[in-house]
Amino acid sequence: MIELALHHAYADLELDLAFRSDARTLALYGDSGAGKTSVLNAIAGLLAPQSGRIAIDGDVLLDTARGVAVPVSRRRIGYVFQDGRLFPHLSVRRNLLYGVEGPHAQFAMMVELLGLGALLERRPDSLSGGERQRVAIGRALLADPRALLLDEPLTGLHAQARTQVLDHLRRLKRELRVFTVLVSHHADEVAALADEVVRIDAGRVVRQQPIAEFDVRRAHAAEAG
Ligand SMILES: Nc1ncnc2c1ncn2[C@@H]1O[C@H](COP(=O)(O)OP(=O)(O)OP(=O)(O)O)[C@@H](O)[C@H]1O
Repeated sequence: MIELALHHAYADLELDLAFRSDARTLALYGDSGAGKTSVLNAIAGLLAPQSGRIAIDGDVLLDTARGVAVPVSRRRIGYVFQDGRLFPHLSVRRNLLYGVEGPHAQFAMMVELLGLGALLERRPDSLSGGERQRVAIGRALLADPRALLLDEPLTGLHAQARTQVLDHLRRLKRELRVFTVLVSHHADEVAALADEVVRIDAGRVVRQQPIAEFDVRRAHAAEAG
């Protein structure tokens, strides 16, 4: 369960939003510039909001009123950025195990779930965009996070890679049951992955609804024009 309230004024945008959710996969959906990435950054501890409170499963990560701000390194948040951000000089295997201490029981399972077996000795620059994203997702999950944050994980991939990564994400959701926050401005991704949708517009929550009530066709039409 996530409880989040935050206020932060940038020069061009004032974020002022609050939501709570029991969803396993929660989508933050909205146009570019709405403030979605800022919410992820606040959860990860990369943005220190002017005021706010964030708790996941009852563990308080931030509570400005009480002077609580758990450091990034102790938040146990897995963050997958749009561009993967792998270490270019390390093999896929070493990227996956970066920051993992000792033998990792989940390694073989993660390699299998993400279809990475044939790629382990390759370097990131020899991988396709979809393969890089799969490695980034595996690396984030192997650190045993309390939450997985996915920021537009399919943007920039061509159609076939998108479908593949999406299939892997759905499989992970079924098998691992890790609490996930997905940022997307694509209604079809939201519909394929999320259990609940928080619609953000200009720094505010304008709607929160279970996925069954999310009207993909209407959202698509709005995206198109
Ligand atoms: N570091 C910053 N300094 C100043 N303003 C910022 C900063 N980060 C974000 N903003 C402001 O907040 C707005 C929302 O940014 P954010 O990345 O959170 O939105 P988003 O919904 O994730 O959009 P996108 O999908 O384009 O990444 C930006 O357009 C900008 O006005």
